[in-house]
Amino acid sequence: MTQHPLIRVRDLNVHIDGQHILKNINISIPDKSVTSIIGPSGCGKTTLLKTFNRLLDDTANVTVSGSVLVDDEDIYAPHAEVTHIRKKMGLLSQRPYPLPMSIYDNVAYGPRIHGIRDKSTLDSIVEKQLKDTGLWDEVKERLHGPANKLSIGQQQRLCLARGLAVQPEIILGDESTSALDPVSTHTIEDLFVRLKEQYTIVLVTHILRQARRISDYIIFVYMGEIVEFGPTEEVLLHPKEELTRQYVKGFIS
Ligand SMILES: Nc1ncnc2c1ncn2[C@@H]1O[C@H](COP(=O)(O)OP(=O)(O)OP(=O)(O)O)[C@@H](O)[C@H]1O
Repeated sequence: MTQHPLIRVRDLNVHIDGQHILKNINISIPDKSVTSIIGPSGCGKTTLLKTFNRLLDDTANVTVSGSVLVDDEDIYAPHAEVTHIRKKMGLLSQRPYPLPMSIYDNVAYGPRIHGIRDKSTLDSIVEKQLKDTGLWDEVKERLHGPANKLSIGQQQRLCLARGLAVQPEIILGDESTSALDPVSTHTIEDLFVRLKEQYTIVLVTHILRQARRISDYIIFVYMGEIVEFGPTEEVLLHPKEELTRQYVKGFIS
């Protein structure tokens, strides 16, 4: 059963430096599920992900037309507030970027910015998020030690905990396991599967096995257009479109 769409993209077009990068994108991304964006290198996966939290605002020579509705609010409307939009989303990039401070302060950073000062409230937020990301037992004895001393896999989970601490609705991941070893990759994948009960998760991945393992839905993008969107089994095992079939079989990369 298709779940209620949380992100609805309507007639979205993106031009960068005069090039038509995303073409007439129309899609509804279901709530409380994992949706993976797949497609060949340079097809526009990351650009599409960036339109969901207005990260393209920081790119030069970009024009975006159309609408992206999150919770029925058009995030590209003239009065839309970027800070309010981004508060709804946690972003996990390819490599972890912990802030140059302690493990505790990384997780408490967002809540503090949003005005939480009470120590016991912050303590319980930090503990909850570190437990939710499976880090608590590994770091509880060194919460006030520097975050950059953690392994890369732990740092990535810490970045996820930092994002979750401001209670987003959506988690965006851009090839967020590409810098990780296989064990850390599995840990993050398991986390996504567990977290989808509470969050809507949209991931860019070029690893089809990963997309198959953890996604409920797949978006296949080719040269800036959505070729196919549907439940994972349908798109990967019984694609409707010849282009998808060729990509899944590895004939296009
Ligand atoms: N800031 C930018 N300036 C100029 N061109 C850009 C910029 N960002 C993206 N592009 C172009 O937009 C197209 C899509 O890029 P994008 O990063 O979205 O693709 P992708 O599918 O995520 O690729 P990959 O899998 O290789 O990361 C590419 O042709 C890229 O060169």
